[in-house]
Amino acid sequence: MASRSAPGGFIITVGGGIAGATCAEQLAAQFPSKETLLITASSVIKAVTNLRQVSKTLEDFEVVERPTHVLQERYPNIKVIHSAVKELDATQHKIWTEDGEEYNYEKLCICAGGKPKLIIHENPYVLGIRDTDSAQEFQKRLAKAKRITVVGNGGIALELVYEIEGCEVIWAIKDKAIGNTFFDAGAAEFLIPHLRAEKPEAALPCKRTRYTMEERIRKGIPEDEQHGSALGPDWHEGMELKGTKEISHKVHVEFECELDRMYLQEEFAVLQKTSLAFPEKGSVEGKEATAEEYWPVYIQLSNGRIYGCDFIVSATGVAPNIEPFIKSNTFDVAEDGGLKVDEHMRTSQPDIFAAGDICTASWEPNSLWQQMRLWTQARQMGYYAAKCIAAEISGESIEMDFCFELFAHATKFFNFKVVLLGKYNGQGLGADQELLLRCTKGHEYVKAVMQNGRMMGAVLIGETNLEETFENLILNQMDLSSYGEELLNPNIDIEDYFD
Ligand SMILES: Cc1cc2nc3c(=O)[nH]c(=O)nc-3n(C[C@H](O)[C@H](O)[C@H](O)COP(=O)(O)OP(=O)(O)OC[C@H]3O[C@@H](n4cnc5c(N)ncnc54)[C@H](O)[C@@H]3O)c2cc1C
Ligand SMILES: NC(=O)C1=CN([C@@H]2O[C@H](COP(=O)(O)OP(=O)(O)OC[C@H]3O[C@@H](n4cnc5c(N)ncnc54)[C@H](OP(=O)(O)O)[C@@H]3O)[C@@H](O)[C@H]2O)C=CC1
Repeated sequence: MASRSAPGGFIITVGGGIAGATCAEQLAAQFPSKETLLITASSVIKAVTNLRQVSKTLEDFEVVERPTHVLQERYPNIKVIHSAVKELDATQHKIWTEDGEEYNYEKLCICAGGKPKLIIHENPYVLGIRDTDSAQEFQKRLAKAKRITVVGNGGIALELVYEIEGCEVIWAIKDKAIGNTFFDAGAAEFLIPHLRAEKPEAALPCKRTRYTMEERIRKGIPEDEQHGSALGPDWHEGMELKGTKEISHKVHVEFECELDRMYLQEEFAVLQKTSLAFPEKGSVEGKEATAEEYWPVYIQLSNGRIYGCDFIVSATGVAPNIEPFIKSNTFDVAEDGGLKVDEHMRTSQPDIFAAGDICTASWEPNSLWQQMRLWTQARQMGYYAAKCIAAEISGESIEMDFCFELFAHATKFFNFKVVLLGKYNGQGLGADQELLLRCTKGHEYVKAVMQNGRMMGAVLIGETNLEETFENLILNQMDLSSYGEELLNPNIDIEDYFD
């Protein structure tokens, strides 16, 4: 085993995803005369480009995957090591990589992201989508499929059920309405007709974060890459998500249920149970499948219904990649499996920081912010962690970054622009919250969450142009009681009113 040490130790970032790359770049800029190491299991590194502050808290940026040399040309003091960290000794301030190297560190920032939290592990019929490889595997399997099951009701499921064509989709969700991680029942009601309608020929232009993988780089990714970085916005663009059938959208939602059992074809054959045919449009339940229908796997839902399918996509959240780091150390780990970090992105171990999907924000957050494992937050945390590391080294104090004042996320679902602000679903606000709603079918859905006359959060679907005004109203906590429902009156130009 080789040992690489620097006097006093290196400044090391682990992970070449958006959190790690942003942290390493920022550290390199803060310490131009010091070599900083970026150790990553992925063959390419994410980079944020064209960052634009759309409003105080909403950001627009593009993410590209770049080969290492581009980062090193830009920041000659960053040395990239392509290997996975396999162990950490927090007492000795040392880490070991899969390629047998040992490194000592002065400060370490762990940005190793997460992996899909699968409902059934290590089963060839259950896929998760996280990185380029898993997305390509999914695409390959879909191309041969007639019917798949999607389990989960968050971001990935919402994107998949809308994008997939040429394949029947059974979508099994625990909730009464679609998209529980982003929407309440009203917003879900607004969106659901678009799930069933034909897709527009061309996607509507929509301002949001973009993601590109340059073709020449994509080709350079080795087949055996095990820990790729998470995909992100528009990952499916340019990727044909099409099954074998000559159909557009065909999605059947099974509400309020979970996956109870999965049977392989041969197991199912001896059970003498019957599966259901794909339910016709508008009907809740399918008829019994015909005797000729055979499927590689069968799923039994907690509502008793059984469907056959080619495979299952488990879009059921993210499990932080903490194993190599906790093996020999006692970190404070949160209930969701993330490394707990305080308001300076410090873990419970000295000189070790964490950012992005791997960490769980464990400070007392501002009343209008919450953590979600999103691209924007990975970038913000990576940037802020680097600032905190620099402040600690130079003995300065640092204030919490403004981006943690208000939760803000801009994305796109079902080809609609979606902006979520603050406590957009009334998270933790208690019973005295009130909702103001404005909805024009097929056009826009506007929801303001109010408490004691103050706006606490908002959901804006469609081209509402209200994001900046609402952001201001939420941030300045102005008493809006006197406006009542007029606040959302479409005939009042609220932007002019409050600007
Ligand atoms: C399909 C999909 C769609 C998404 N869409 C959106 C979206 O539209 N909007 C949005 O805001 N967010 C989206 N997200 C979430 C977003 O992509 C993530 O929150 C974000 O990329 C997390 O960044 P990260 O740097 O923390 O982790 P990752 O991107 O997972 O990066 C982790 C890095 O650590 C490396 N690594 C892992 N283990 C080790 C180890 N032991 N040693 C060394 N290196 C290691 C990996 O190789 C990788 O480079 C999506 C996620 C997925 C999976
Ligand atoms: N446009 C965007 O902003 C997008 C963002 N993403 C992000 O990428 C990450 C991964 O996405 P995704 O996997 O969809 O994760 P999410 O956390 O968004 O959603 C997971 C979903 O799975 C449900 N779930 C969890 N366990 C089970 C189970 N055992 N059985 C049935 N359902 C279950 C959850 O329900 P419950 O909440 O009740 O636990 C939730 O509905 C997330 O951080 C997500 O925010 C992904 C795609 C698009």
